[in-house]
Amino acid sequence: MSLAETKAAPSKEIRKRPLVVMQSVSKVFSSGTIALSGMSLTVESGEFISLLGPSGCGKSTALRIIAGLGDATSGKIDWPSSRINSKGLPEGDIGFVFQEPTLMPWKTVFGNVYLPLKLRGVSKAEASARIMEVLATVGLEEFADAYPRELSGGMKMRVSIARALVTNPKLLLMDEPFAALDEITRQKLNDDVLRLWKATGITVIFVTHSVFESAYLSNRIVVMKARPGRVHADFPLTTSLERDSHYRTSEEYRQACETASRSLIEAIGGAEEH
Ligand SMILES: Nc1ncnc2c1ncn2[C@@H]1O[C@H](COP(=O)(O)OP(=O)(O)OP(=O)(O)O)[C@@H](O)[C@H]1O
Repeated sequence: MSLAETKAAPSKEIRKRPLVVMQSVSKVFSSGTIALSGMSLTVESGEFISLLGPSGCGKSTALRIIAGLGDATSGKIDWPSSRINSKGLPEGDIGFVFQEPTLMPWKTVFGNVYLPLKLRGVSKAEASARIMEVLATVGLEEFADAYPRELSGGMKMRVSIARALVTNPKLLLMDEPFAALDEITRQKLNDDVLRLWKATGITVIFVTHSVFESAYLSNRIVVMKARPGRVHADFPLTTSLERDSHYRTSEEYRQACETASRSLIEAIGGAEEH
């Protein structure tokens, strides 16, 4: 397995099927909170989607339902281009990165990244090359024997990303992964995620509160609205520029931030009318 594995490009006549389709998904918690109401979203392979929205609009709930970590009250999730396993999830796995790195403090970096493979019954010896490969892609190959307490916040988050990628998933779900990090570390990790996305062709759904982060990273922004959680706007973000430090100071980036910001303000304004 290689992170840089590329799939043969489909012929132009064959219409690519979406990776995941949320069809009118609603979620009502036992407390009565309507976290999501009729959310529909079609995710194409290779997209980098940001779910942007105010606190409580159901971003995490949507991500958790896609990952099979929670059930929808109604509606359904389809995986049109994947074989489905007995849990109703696509074969080939989904990588999930939480807001906290959620590492086991008693395990080394290597041991933490090994966990998803261990759970699949892969021996340490068999897993070793893959673990070192994925650690290299996040710049941590020198830290395989370190313990989480020896790492900075950004490094811990890189371990968490490596753990999510070790099974070579088609879909990477990231729930506000960099919200707790300082701005410089956050920018570095944004660049790392973009590099991984480009190198692997993986599909990413990235939850964030940050207009700037969503405008920097994504090629599509889905803005959500609260009470009840639903899609407010869904627009592509295309640029001919490389997303790097020059992009951050470009007019295109400024315009992308303005578009996302205006949409978010509308979404919040709409929520406040209730
Ligand atoms: N397990 C739960 N039980 C009851 N209510 C819940 C539960 N999880 C989330 N909620 C409620 O559902 C709504 C949506 O929550 P969710 O965490 O999905 O929003 P969010 O957009 O990710 O928010 P944030 O950006 O603050 O993380 C909120 O009102 C929240 O309080």
